[in-house]
Amino acid sequence: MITSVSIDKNEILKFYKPIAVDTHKGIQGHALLIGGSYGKIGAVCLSSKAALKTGCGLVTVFIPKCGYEILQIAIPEVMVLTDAKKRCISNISFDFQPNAIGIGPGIGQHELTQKAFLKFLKTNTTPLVIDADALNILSQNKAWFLLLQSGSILTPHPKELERLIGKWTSEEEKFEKTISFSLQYNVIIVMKGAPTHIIDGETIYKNTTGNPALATAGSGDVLTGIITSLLAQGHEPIQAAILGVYLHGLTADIAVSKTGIQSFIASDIIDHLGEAFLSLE
Ligand SMILES: NC(=O)C1=CN([C@@H]2O[C@H](COP(=O)(O)OP(=O)(O)OC[C@H]3O[C@@H](n4cnc5c(N)ncnc54)[C@H](O)[C@@H]3O)[C@@H](O)[C@H]2O)[C@@H](O)CC1
Ligand SMILES: Nc1ncnc2c1ncn2[C@@H]1O[C@H](COP(=O)(O)OP(=O)(O)O)[C@@H](O)[C@H]1O
Ligand SMILES: [Mg+2]
Repeated sequence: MITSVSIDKNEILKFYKPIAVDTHKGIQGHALLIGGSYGKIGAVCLSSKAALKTGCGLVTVFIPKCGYEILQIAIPEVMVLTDAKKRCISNISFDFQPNAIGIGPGIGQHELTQKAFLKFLKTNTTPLVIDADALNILSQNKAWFLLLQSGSILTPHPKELERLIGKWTSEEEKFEKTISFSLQYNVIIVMKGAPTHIIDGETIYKNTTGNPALATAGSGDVLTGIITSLLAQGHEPIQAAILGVYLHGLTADIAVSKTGIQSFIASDIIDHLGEAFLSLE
């Protein structure tokens, strides 16, 4: 039976917990963001900065070599691991245990990256957020759906969703197909849009924050960082998805009276995360 839930402040406060006074960076969650390719390193800059500003203690990125200095200079708080290749990711390896991984922003769809992603999917057991070109790679290799670890969070925009589940002819059919996908592979699907809906099996969560200011490059890359950070901090996947989508939209609602719709950019989401969190205290 389908259940519908509206994501508002009351719903968030059912599980939202402020940060403990005696916490430290070692127990505050370590997020790993994997992505970037030549010309799209900015996507990982946005995701990783958003992850830090959402409260996890440590953030590491895994990027192609060409992004090393860009990342280190743009966000000195983030640690950087690089692939052997300059322009794209060809083999994902890291020597620590992250608490959550976000993969896809700016990663591209190079054949070598596709192989690296397959190898990663076969071995990964860490809670996972899959976005952007990682979703597009999955859509090109539908047999890999079976490798999706249960509880993974997929964050498609409408075009990425269509590539994953096929075309729909009505809103009703879109929801039916997305619910079937969620049930079949036991994954959470964040159907990004205006508004965003989160599908967890037969439960549909409808977000109540956000506005057209979010229709700007990198806005989804930021969301991936936010959700990955919340997962790394120990939230259940569905809570990370709900809280992440809510906070992401709230930043735009808070900022828009200052920036206007037109001048709001993805970095403004990151800059207003603090005020969004404060509104929950
Ligand atoms: N600064 C950067 O490095 C940026 C990198 N990006 C990366 O660029 C890669 C390509 O992502 P894109 O999403 O741009 O390209 P895609 O080709 O995946 O999606 C773009 C297509 O989807 C359609 N679309 C998008 N949102 C839609 C909506 N709400 N309703 C209907 N159609 C919609 C567009 O009209 C277009 O046809 C990704 O890896 C992404 O992470 C982008 O996020 C932009 C910023
Ligand atoms: N008109 C809108 N109203 C509310 N939210 C929007 C609107 N347009 C876009 N968004 C949000 O902005 C984000 C866009 O994500 P995405 O398309 O992946 O961007 P990118 O790939 O450039 O980072 C999603 O979270 C989406 O819900
Ligand atoms: Mg995107």
